[in-house]
Amino acid sequence: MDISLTGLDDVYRITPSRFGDHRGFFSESWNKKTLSGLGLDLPEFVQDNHSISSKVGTVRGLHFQSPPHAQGKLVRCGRGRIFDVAVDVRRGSPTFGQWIGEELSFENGNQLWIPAGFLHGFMTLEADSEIIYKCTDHYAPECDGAIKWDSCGVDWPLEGITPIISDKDEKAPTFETFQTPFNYKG
Ligand SMILES: Cc1cn([C@H]2C[C@H](O)[C@@H](COP(=O)(O)OP(=O)(O)O[C@H]3O[C@H](C)C(=O)[C@H](O)[C@H]3O)O2)c(=O)[nH]c1=O
Repeated sequence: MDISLTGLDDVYRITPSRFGDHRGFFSESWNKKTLSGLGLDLPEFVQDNHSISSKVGTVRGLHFQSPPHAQGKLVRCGRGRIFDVAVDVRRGSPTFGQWIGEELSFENGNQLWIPAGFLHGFMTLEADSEIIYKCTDHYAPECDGAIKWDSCGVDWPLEGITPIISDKDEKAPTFETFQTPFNYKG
C-alpha cells in the first residue's frame, strides 16, 4: 500500500497493493493498521457509500455535510473510470478555494482520502462507473450541502460532453455565495 501527496495538503492518494495470479488479483482495499504504519491515521469510518452512474459525463457534486456531521471520505472506483474532485473550503487554509482532480479507476486502483472541510464530487469518464467510499460520519440530510459543480473553477474533462446532473445539483448555490462552515485547523 502506497501513500502519495496530491496538489492539496491533507488530501492523499492511496494505492493498495494487488497480488495477482492466474485467477486475477487480491487487494486489501482498506487496512487501518497498514495506513497507520505509513503515518496516515484516519478517523473512524461509520458508513460505506456506493453509487453507479450509467452514462459518461455524469457529474455528482460538489457536495459536503456541515458540522456537526461533516464527513471525511476515502474514495475508490470499483468499476470504470472517474475524475474525482476535492475543493478546499476551510476558512483560513493556505489552499482555500483550490481544487484537485484525480483519475480513479478499476485499472489504477487509486483512492483519495478527502478530509472533512473539502467539497467532493466526480465526473464519470466511462459508462457504468462505480464509486465506493467510506465516510467518517453518518448521512445527515439536515447537514447536506452542495455547491454548483461549475462555479469553483474546476477544469472538468468534458471535451464537448453534455454533463448529466441531478436537479438538486443544477440548482445548487455558487461558490461565490458560499459561507463555509469549516475552519482550517493547521
Ligand atoms: C449521500 C446519501 C444519499 N442518500 C439518499 C438521498 C437520496 O434519496 C439518494 C441520492 O442522493 P444524492 O442525489 O445526494 O446522491 P449523490 O448525488 O450521489 O450524492 C453524493 O455525491 C457525492 C459524490 C458525495 O460525495 C456525497 O457522498 C453525496 O452527496 O440517496 C442516502 O440515503 N444516504 C447518503 O449518505
